[in-house]
Parts: sequence; structure tokens; C-alpha cells
Amino acid sequence: MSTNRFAVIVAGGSGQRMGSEAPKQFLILNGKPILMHTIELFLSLSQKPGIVLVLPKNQMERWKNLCVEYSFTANLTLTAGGETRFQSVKNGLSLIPLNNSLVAIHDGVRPLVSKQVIEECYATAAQKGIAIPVIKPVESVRLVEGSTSKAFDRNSVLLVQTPQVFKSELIKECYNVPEQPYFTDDASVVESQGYTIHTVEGNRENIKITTPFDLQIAEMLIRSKQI
Ligand SMILES: Nc1ccn([C@@H]2O[C@H](COP(=O)(O)OP(=O)(O)OP(=O)(O)O)[C@@H](O)[C@H]2O)c(=O)n1
Ligand SMILES: C[C@](O)(CO)[C@H](O)COP(=O)(O)O
Repeated sequence: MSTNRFAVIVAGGSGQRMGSEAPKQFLILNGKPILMHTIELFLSLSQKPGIVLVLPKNQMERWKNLCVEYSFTANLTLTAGGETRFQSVKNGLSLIPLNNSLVAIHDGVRPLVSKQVIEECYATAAQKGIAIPVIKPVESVRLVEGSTSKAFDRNSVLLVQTPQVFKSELIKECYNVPEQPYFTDDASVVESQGYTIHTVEGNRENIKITTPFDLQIAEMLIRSKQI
């Protein structure tokens, strides 16, 4: 039996650090909203996943209007997010089947993940149940110690990206725990229940658009891809 593929694209945040009127996932990147780039990337995979899109409860109308404005007709299942990323993911996962499926959880504001990384995450998760993309830091790292800091071995640090891909029964079960402040991503939720996290090499362009500076970088990167 072949495994079904799904993607939960979380775009339920309000983008405080971007400081824009519209939540950052709706800002224009190279001619269309960031979120449409992200969705189109998943829909361009050879084995297209079923997509659950998580949006802020109060932004459904804005999204519908943008879809009309940009003639965006992708077939998606929409659901409302929650106060935190954890709650938004949990809402999205409630729409994913329990069995025989792989689910990629991806930040809507990471439109520059490569198709190769997405495919490697699905393939590794198919074998091992869990796969997340990571990159090595290219700068030196220091550990904060009170009011000072100390050099820290950068070879023992990895920077974590999305999509984080899991077998559906595993991730749905893991998200049944009470939310904790240290749950900064899906891997931290899964790990808290004793699972080992498997990593694949991410791509450096896969930035999480968080601030106006990130948007400028993303604009340059996406344009250079089209040359
Ligand atoms: N309640 C939330 C919070 C975040 N996210 C999503 O999780 C991803 C990563 O979150 P982040 O970059 O922190 O987005 P925001 O919460 O929107 O930004 P900020 O923290 O600056 O407010 C984003 O695609 C965001 O839309 C979500 O679905 N629901
Ligand atoms: C999930 C994530 O993008 C992995 O790097 C990151 O942890 C999200 O952090 P945020 O504070 O919710 O932006």
C-alpha cells in the first residue's frame, strides 16, 4: 500500500516582529503573497501532498480576497489557528488521517525551502518515522552565562528548519500532550515523548521570514532563482 502524503502549512501567526499591518504571510514577495509561493512549492512536487492550510481566525476573509485578486485556485483544506504555533499545528493535524500517511509540518513563511529538501524529509520520515532539516551555523557561537558569555563549540549546534515530517499516527499522538514553553517546533514536542529525532541537511536559503530585513533577503533570493 502506498503512503499518502500531507502537508500542514501553518500561517496562523500575527507577525509581531515584522510589524506590518497585514500578517507577514500575506506580504508580497516577487509579485504575490509569501504564502502562495510556499503552497505552490508543495503543489509542484511530483507526488503532490494534500494540503491543510492554517490561517488566523480573523484573516479568513483577507485570504479569500487575495485568492480572487491573484487568481489562486489551489485545492486546500482551510482551518483556523490558535494563540500559539503549537495550537495552530494541533488544529491542522486534527484534519490529517490517522493511518498510513506522512505529514510535513511547514511554516507558511518559509517559501525558499528547496524541493530536494522536502523530498528528503518525506523519504527519511517514510523510513524512520521522523525527519527534520537542519543546517550548521557558519558563525561562532557563545553561550550566555548571566551577564557575560562563553565560547561554545559550534560543532555541537544545529539550526532547525521546516518542513518537519512525521508518520501521521506518531505526530498526532505526540500532539496530545499539554503545551510546554520549550515547545518551539514539532521536533521538541515529539522528543519530549522519548523519540529520537532524525535530521537531514537543509538548504541555507530556507529562511523563516520574520523581520523586514528577512523579506529583503527573500526578495533577492527568489529573484535570483528565476534568472
Ligand atoms: N499562533 C501561531 C503562531 C505562528 N504560526 C505560524 O508559525 C510560523 C512560524 O512562526 P513565526 O515566524 O513566529 O510567526 P508569527 O508568530 O506570525 O511571528 P511573530 O512571532 O513575530 O509574531 C509562521 O508561519 C506562523 O504563521 C501559527 O500558525 N500560529
Ligand atoms: C519551527 C521553527 O521555524 C523551526 O526553526 C521555529 O522554531 C519557529 O519559531 P517561532 O518563534 O515560532 O518563529
